[in-house]
Amino acid sequence: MNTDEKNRNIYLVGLMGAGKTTIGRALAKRLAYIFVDSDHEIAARTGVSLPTIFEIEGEEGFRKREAMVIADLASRRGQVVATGGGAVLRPENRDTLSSSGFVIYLNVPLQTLCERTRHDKNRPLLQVNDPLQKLRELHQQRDHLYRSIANVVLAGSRITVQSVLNLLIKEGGVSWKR
Ligand SMILES: Nc1ncnc2c1ncn2[C@@H]1O[C@H](COP(=O)(O)OP(=O)(O)O)[C@@H](O)[C@H]1O
Ligand SMILES: O=C(O)C1=C[C@@H](OP(=O)(O)O)[C@@H](O)[C@H](O)C1
Ligand SMILES: [Mg+2]
Repeated sequence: MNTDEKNRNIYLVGLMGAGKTTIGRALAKRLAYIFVDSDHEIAARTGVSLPTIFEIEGEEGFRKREAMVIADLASRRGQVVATGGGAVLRPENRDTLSSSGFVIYLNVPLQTLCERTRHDKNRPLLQVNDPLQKLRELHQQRDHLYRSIANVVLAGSRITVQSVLNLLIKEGGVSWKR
């Protein structure tokens, strides 16, 4: 990774419940980077919750908003960005993410994802009879997309901020001189 690339953004990708928001916020604090969550940004711009956007505009409407937010965020630097789990679905988002920063794929076992998201009503795609089966399908559809843009893949049910930091330093994904 050359010098120009060094203080670009750090993006977290992966399925719902992988810890993108939680790890991203803590990571930004440790690095003194700005933290942005693309879902929070969409909610802030629209003034309504994600379930309401899904209800009114459908998933397609949400994906359009998500693409606009990702394009805007990518034009700035020095941020840790927690993306939504489906951000990788659009090819233009994949191009934007991989060309504007260092991408970390948090690959967490499906059973863990299911346990972590079980009581949360804010994820419209998981409000189904069998959320584990839904997560299985999403993993099948998306795993290769996450991998296609990931600079590093972290796997397991016990990913910590420290393990992400260690990997970032090892792989040259972060510059201490900002
Ligand atoms: N590394 C982790 N270890 C244990 N629990 C976690 C971890 N990361 C996230 N969680 C928990 O899992 C839930 C979902 O995390 P979240 O950060 O919202 O995931 P995502 O943004 O990837 O959907 C939260 O309740 C959070 O506290
Ligand atoms: O995987 C997905 O398609 C989605 C993931 C969610 O974000 P998290 O991955 O942060 O839960 C949110 O963007 C929306 O509910 C759709
Ligand atoms: Mg999140």
